Amino acid sequence: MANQSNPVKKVPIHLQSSQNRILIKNGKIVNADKMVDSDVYIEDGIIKMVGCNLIIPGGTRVIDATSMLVMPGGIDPHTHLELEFMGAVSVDDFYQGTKAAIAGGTTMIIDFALPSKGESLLDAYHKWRTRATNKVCCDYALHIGVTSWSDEVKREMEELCKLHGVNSFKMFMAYKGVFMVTDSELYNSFEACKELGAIPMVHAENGDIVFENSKRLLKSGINGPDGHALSRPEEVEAEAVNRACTLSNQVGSPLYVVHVMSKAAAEVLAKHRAKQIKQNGNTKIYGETLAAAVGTHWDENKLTCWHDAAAHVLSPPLRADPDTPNFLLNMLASDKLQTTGSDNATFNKDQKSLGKGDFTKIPNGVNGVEDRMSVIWEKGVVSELFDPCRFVAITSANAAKIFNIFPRKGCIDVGSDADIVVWNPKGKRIISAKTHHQAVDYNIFEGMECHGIPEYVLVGGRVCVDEGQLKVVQGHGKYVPTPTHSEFVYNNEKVSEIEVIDESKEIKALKLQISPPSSVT
Ligand SMILES: C[C@@H](CNC(N)=O)C(=O)O
Ligand SMILES: [Zn+2]
Ligand SMILES: [Zn+2]
Ligand SMILES: [Zn+2]
Repeated sequence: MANQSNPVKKVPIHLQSSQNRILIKNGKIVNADKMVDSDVYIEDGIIKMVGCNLIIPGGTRVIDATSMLVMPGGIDPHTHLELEFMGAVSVDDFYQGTKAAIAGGTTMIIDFALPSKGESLLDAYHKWRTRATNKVCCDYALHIGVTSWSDEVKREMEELCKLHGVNSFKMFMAYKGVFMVTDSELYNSFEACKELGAIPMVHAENGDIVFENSKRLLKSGINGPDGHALSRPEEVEAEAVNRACTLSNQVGSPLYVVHVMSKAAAEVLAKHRAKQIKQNGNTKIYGETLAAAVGTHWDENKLTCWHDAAAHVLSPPLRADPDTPNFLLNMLASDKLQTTGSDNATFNKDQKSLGKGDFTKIPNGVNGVEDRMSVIWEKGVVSELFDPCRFVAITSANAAKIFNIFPRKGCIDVGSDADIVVWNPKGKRIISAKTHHQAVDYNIFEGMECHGIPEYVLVGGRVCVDEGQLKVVQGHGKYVPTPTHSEFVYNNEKVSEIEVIDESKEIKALKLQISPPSSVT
């Protein structure tokens, strides 16, 4: 404790470590809504000033961002680090997965705590928290899986929302016997989400059709990785998207469809969004696609050996239609899809080999957490399908808005976290498993030349990519609670409810003024 004899020694401000005071100068700030030439001053992990000719304290580190873009760090709303699934554990853990994320310009992930059928949601939540704590290099949040239904599940959902900063729950319409739930269970979980102000998310494939198709394919002797996509063609995904949208519309809940992988599914989702907009002037249905779906497709000519093909197995599958990537990119450009994730669930060759002779046993999942930003920049901005502002919206801001952490995250503005990527549009790199920072021994974007690379990445104000050099700190990341009742998602509903209540109050007040109570009939 300080006292007269030994007053608290404050390090003079100009001698304090400059690590926590940074000025990013001469860059172009890109937010989802606009771009502006301006400087950014950061102190203690928070953006303190945005503007030109800023007066800053001595000892501030200056990063020259001339001819570079200063953007919100990517938010990957869909990862599976250290996931036990189909007899294997995904090899990118919370350390290496977040290290790779930062290397690619992503500064926050939202992972999925998936209870096995009948397991407590709270136990799953605590298990994931334990795995992530002290390992993550960047901030993270959690979606929780609902893999069965009961009053206890509903009670746990409420506790997770009210006490543990969860606002999103994923229900699976596929993986029969593992994660899959029935339509009534979907209906009940959507209703619970609506009551809690939470976001229901779905894996949309018809799991019964997949199950029966797989049996038939295996019986006919088709057991290689190509059988995976044959068991779940586009209409099997589109049917489930239609069913999920109908259920959410009936319940009156929001809906977030994860990993939309096909033209057919994207069209169905867009149709339901348009119908809600026509009816209510707005929609609460959101669609996500993946870096994998816009960066590549199921190309028999390239998938020459069993391993190459098995490495591309995820669900819903990559589609054989070569127009799929561009179609989905245009859906992103026109706001028919809102976010992009990686769905990073990585399994090495020996793990994928669990499915040799039976494609239903190939652990599902691909990489993407490191390369998502570059792939979407290359396929969307460099190919001029959308501008840098839209890039920020679909890689960061929209996910922050939907999961209610905007503008703390997903924004370059005073008061926002200093999760920032200084993007060099002239930079170039070739994606390869030989050079990536992920643990997995395969990269589905192998050989892709990407224009646009992260020159600097600040994570909570700490420079973790410095002139292209990776300098992450294990345990630097924190758990970010995601509050319920996201304005972006629920505000229309709330506004209309408030209007109705206020209106009735106003009308009553007016009536009382006009005619004193005795004559009110
Ligand atoms: C469980 C996880 C596995 N990854 C995948 N999409 O194949 C998912 O379905 O999202
Ligand atoms: Zn899924
Ligand atoms: Zn091979
Ligand atoms: Zn997933």
